[in-house]
Amino acid sequence: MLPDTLNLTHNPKPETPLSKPAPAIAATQLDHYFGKNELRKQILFDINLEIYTGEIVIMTGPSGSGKTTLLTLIGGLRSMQAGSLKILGQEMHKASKRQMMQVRQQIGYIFQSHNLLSFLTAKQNVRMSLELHPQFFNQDINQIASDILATVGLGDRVDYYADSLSGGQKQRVAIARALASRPKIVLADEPTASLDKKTGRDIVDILQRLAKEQGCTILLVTHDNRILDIADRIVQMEDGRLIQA
Ligand SMILES: Nc1ncnc2c1ncn2[C@@H]1O[C@H](COP(=O)(O)OP(=O)(O)OP(=O)(O)O)[C@@H](O)[C@H]1O
Repeated sequence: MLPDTLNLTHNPKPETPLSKPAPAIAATQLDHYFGKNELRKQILFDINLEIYTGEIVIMTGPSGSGKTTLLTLIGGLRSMQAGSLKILGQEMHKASKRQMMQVRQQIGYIFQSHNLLSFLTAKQNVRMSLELHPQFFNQDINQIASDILATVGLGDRVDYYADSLSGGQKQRVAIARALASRPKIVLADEPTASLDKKTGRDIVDILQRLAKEQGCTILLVTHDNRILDIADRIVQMEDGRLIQA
């Protein structure tokens, strides 16, 4: 009898093993510095992070630990200095302005200060983001903007000026604006700050629902412990280093 370890039968194996899909966001040994010469200070240290398509990841951590710096690098709003950062397959280190812009077009941004234009209506604010995307040139962007505003519960406010909306309503417009063009990635920095508990909850529930419907990847920075449950994964930043929770 042959020993068990000797397998002489032909056992065809797939030529290439089943591989994981490429992550939407992949940072490897990423460092970042602010300041020049003797004022140069390292802010991010050896960041390694992979976020897969459809994942909702929350990043927490003390004030000043580097969360916003990392978020703006991932968003292509700041140039990479050291390490590798691939966003939707595009290497951001040494990327050209055009390449960075192409990446930015596939990202929706939601910031604490919603950055709405107060002299435009809710619909006009959402329309503006669609006007930047060539794939919407031949589409009825008024209708698309109205539809997404209805989805975030503002169907009766589409023609209200941003100025006349409450904080929670403005934040809903900001979500509608970020998601209207169906971005592959949404980056949100403290989207519930300055909102009361219920409004904050409503905002993240809307964000979660729309993201799952659209299959987009979300990276959300927050200090708000009340919304941690929407995350598939929580990562923590401390003194410029990432600790996976
Ligand atoms: N443009 C800049 N020039 C110099 N230092 C900066 C700059 N932006 C941020 N910093 C410093 O980098 C560090 C990280 O800041 P960052 O805003 O990324 O932290 P954070 O974790 O997002 O903080 P918070 O939770 O308070 O928003 C801080 O020490 C901050 O002072």
